Amino acid sequence: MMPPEQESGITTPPPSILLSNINRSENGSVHAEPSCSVNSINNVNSCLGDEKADHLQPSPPRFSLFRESLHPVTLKFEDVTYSIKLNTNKGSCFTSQEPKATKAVLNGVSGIVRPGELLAMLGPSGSGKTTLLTALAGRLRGKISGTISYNGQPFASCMKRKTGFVSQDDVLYPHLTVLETLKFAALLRLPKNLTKEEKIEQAEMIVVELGLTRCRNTIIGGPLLRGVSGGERKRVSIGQEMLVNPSLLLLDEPTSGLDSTTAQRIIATLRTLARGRRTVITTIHQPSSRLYRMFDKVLVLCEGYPIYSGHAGRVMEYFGSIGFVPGFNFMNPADFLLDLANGIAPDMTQEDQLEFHGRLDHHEDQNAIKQSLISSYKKNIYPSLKTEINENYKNPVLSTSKPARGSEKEWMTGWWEQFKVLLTRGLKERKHESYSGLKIFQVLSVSILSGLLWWQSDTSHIQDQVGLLFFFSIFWGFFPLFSAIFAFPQERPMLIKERSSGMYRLSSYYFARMAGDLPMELVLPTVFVTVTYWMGGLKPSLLTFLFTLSIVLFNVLVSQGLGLALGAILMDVKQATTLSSVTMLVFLLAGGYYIQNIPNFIAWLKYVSFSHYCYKLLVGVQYSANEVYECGVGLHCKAMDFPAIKFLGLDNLWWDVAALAVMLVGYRVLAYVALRMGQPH
Ligand SMILES: Nc1ncnc2c1ncn2[C@@H]1O[C@H](COP(=O)(O)OP(=O)(O)OP(=O)(O)O)[C@@H](O)[C@H]1O
Repeated sequence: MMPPEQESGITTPPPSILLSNINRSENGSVHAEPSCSVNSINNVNSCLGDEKADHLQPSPPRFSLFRESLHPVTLKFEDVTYSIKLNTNKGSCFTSQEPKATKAVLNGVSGIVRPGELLAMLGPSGSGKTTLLTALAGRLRGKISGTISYNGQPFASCMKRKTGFVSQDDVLYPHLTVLETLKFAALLRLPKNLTKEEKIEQAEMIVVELGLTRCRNTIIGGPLLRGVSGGERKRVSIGQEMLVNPSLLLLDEPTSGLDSTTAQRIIATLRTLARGRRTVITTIHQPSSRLYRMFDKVLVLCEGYPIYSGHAGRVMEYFGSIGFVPGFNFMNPADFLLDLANGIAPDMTQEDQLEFHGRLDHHEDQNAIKQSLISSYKKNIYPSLKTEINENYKNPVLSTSKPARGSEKEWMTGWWEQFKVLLTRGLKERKHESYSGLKIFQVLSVSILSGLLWWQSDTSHIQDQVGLLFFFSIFWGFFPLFSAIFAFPQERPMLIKERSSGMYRLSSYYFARMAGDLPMELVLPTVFVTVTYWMGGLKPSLLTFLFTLSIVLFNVLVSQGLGLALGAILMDVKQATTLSSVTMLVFLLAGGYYIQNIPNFIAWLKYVSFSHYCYKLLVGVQYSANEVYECGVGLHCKAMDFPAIKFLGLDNLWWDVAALAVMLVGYRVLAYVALRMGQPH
């Protein structure tokens, strides 16, 4: 057989470009070693299956960046079936009592892919390719029946880090550059016994190997932000997976939207990756015949049913044997297969096909063809495939077992390292958002305007002063709340992707996110309070000012916590915004400023309002017990007797501090729990 490069006519990196799992030996030299082994033969993980022998081989003497996969994985799947419950009542206020309809997305799909092979999944849109790919990557939620085994074992947590998964939509941070994206991935995904410099070096090598040198310092970009091209973005996604030298690489339509040359380059790279003893599976929509020739195996799906699963080169022979022969010479096998999967007879001429597509009554003919192909598969392909799948493995394992969760020992990097990298990455990615001129303008303009409105108000206008303090509590309740609700819903795709690859702990991500948001969350209210406090003529005492500032910052943190919790629970910005506005409106009304005679049955509302506690504390530090105000011409009354203040009851302010502290911790714990419950595994 010709080497792949010669066959495809394309020069691609040699198989050896691919990174291996890397560890440092005791004498300090760096060498490749299996990631699942926990560095001991005795600890060989069950997921290695028939790789045990591989472990027993001595590690290479020196680290070589360019080497083959050390853990070949044979992927076998048999009779994979998956159904979804259709949610027909979505958006309706009333739920129907009728049982939910189910839709079969996959129906008895089988196949086998060995190390060194590149399998392409073909089929019309909606035929179930993505669903099958996700199931094979161990990421499909719900009940899958059938068998999926990796070297004879079910999907386990160590398999997570041996699997690379490139989704159809590239989930990347838009403001990071190509190099930064790969660098952060390397810092999180490569083992802790490599130094930071060595990890960065790996990322730089990937940049070179994937031909991204020209755009290494260009930002990734997004829908409204110009960045690298679609092909370059796809290569960055592939590069992120290549960093860990996956034994199993799955890609969902890596060539969609790309020109044919770029598409060919990507498929050629995948084939080269496969030749490095990797198992590579890709879905693809419309491959050209040049691309098709690079596949070793194909799996053709038709409405979730397989109609072919086997060697790519034998497709025409097989379909010819069951009576489907192309109507004209030199037909692209992929076009031929897609026509068949759509129920279009291949023996038609192009003119016939045009006429066929124009007719409305062709559905029955199409269904008959599809049924015939499905039954031919069951009769001719399935029996031998089943025998092949069950060879060597006497006890295939049910794939429906829950994937095991990563244990402490299995993380590539320590908690603190993960926290530091995630914090740095978050600060880089969100600096445009956090330090946005618009946000600064918004806060500055409101602070100056309120300073002017309350300009040097004194105790003779105590009602106005109290109003300013209430405004502090409400403005700094709304603002952080509405900023925080976006945090988790926006980051969800990235979190799912990275956590599915076992990149970091949820707690390190969570604390990094909290810490990253802090500077700007605290700087803006500090500026606001400083400007408005002194312009508004509040008590000219540094201590009172510092107390006021601390209370506002405390309130900001509580409000931010509530926003994070609502975002994490609902994971939907629209719903979270609606709920937040209702909540803040309730807090505004029940806060104790607007209404003082609230009926008893609803008066409890103020106790759940953090704005109420904040307002009470602000008033409490502003007016001391012997403070007086001008209550009439030449008359002075005690501030504590002013109705709005008296009503608040400022006897024991420590209770209010305690209530805020409970909320501060409680909302954040709630956000974490909600986030943890929403995690895939
Ligand atoms: N969670 C879901 N809810 C509703 N329908 C779903 C869900 N998951 C899959 N489906 C349906 O299952 C079928 C298969 O979807 P899948 O995305 O696997 O197809 P595909 O072959 O990858 O399509 P495409 O090539 O267009 O990406 C589709 O009809 C899709 O609408």
